[in-house]
Amino acid sequence: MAEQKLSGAGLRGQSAGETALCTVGKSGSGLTYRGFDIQTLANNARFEEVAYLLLKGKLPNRAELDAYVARLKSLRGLPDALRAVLEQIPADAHPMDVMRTGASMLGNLETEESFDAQQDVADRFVAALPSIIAYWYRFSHGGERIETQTDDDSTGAHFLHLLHGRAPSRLHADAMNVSLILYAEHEFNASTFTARVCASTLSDLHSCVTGAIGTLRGPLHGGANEAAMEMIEGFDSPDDAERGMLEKLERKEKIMGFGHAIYRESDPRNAIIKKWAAKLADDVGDSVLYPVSVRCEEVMWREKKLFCNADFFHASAYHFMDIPTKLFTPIFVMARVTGWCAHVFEQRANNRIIRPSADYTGPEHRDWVPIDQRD
Ligand SMILES: CC(=O)SCCNC(=O)CCNC(=O)[C@H](O)C(C)(C)COP(=O)(O)OP(=O)(O)OC[C@H]1O[C@@H](n2cnc3c(N)ncnc32)[C@H](O)[C@@H]1OP(=O)(O)O
Ligand SMILES: O=C([O-])CC(=O)C(=O)O
Repeated sequence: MAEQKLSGAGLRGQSAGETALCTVGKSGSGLTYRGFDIQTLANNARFEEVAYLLLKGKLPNRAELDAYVARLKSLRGLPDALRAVLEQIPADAHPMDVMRTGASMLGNLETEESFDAQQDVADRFVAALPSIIAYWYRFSHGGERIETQTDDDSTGAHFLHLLHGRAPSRLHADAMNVSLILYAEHEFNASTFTARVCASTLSDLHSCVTGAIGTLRGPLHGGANEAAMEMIEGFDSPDDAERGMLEKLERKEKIMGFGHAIYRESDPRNAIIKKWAAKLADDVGDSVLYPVSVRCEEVMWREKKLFCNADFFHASAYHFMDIPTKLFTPIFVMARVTGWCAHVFEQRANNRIIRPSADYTGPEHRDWVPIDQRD
């Protein structure tokens, strides 16, 4: 058989399949979901509309969206057994581990018995993941057993409501709406590819999502927004940030929140979330964190031609909404679960098990040495 030799560490630049969900670095501002430009979606859509678009294949009309929002609202409650599990997880656990356990436990309680149920399982994930993380957070940090069934009209407002114990301001609800849209989908990124590999074995949707959560957790992927926050809050002025960044570059450290595997000059999500971070900075009267972030962006571009990815200005934006840093990546999960599930549906609809080959670099044939004769 003729061998097709591909190169590129990390499978970079190699097509690993087809998708009708998303383009990255190709047309429009550089990111499209089912043909709609990210800028258009961020300006006009509700996150639930985008979820519908990704999961059900078309934009909903008014009646369909109303019914979908009502359905998601009705799915926000958590079963007793899941709450009991969440109560066992210590306060110092990483919230991404809580998300992973929550997704997996849901799979024990509400197992996907047939692929015919996949839309229901996906809707349940979209509705329940914010409840899972907020329930654990409020119980482990304050001993409160909160009611997760709220009447908020949006997923973002619902999450902020549960987290802070009060309905969010319009500004915060709108910022969260945009954030969830920006994070919803991104073609064959590492976590989505994990979900597709899992789906290709004909596994269940809970397993696909649980694996994807574990992949998103790392600082080279979703975890970068938390790492970026830890870095910027260590600087007390733009000049301090400039000094600190130059030192990090001198030490050849990776700076989280910068660079991208596909985009070469900018991440279209950055300009959008940066504007929201500026609005939120204004709202809280910030005069440090936002200017520090802007200086970091300038230094990285000037010194390395590296640009902010979606994660960098999300850090300050979330901070201004009083969201604890360790909950940043779980918010990414609440959004990306729509993309993950849509990719699983796509994989299932045209499946072949994903099983690439490897270039062997180990020893040639060796003779067996009985155990007593070994060095
Ligand atoms: C929502 C998201 O998941 S977006 C990604 C979030 N991740 C981060 O922000 C982590 C920081 N960034 C990175 O580690 C990388 O840019 C990644 C993982 C996103 C992409 O990795 P790659 O595709 O391997 O990056 P790429 O090939 O463009 O790197 C080119 C060079 O720039 C360097 N570089 C890339 N990003 C950074 C960075 N953030 N800081 C310092 N140097 C960097 C690389 O080390 C590489 O240098 P080398 O050739 O000397 O090894
Ligand atoms: O596409 C990637 O490699 C990472 C990314 O930006 C995302 O998943 O949103």
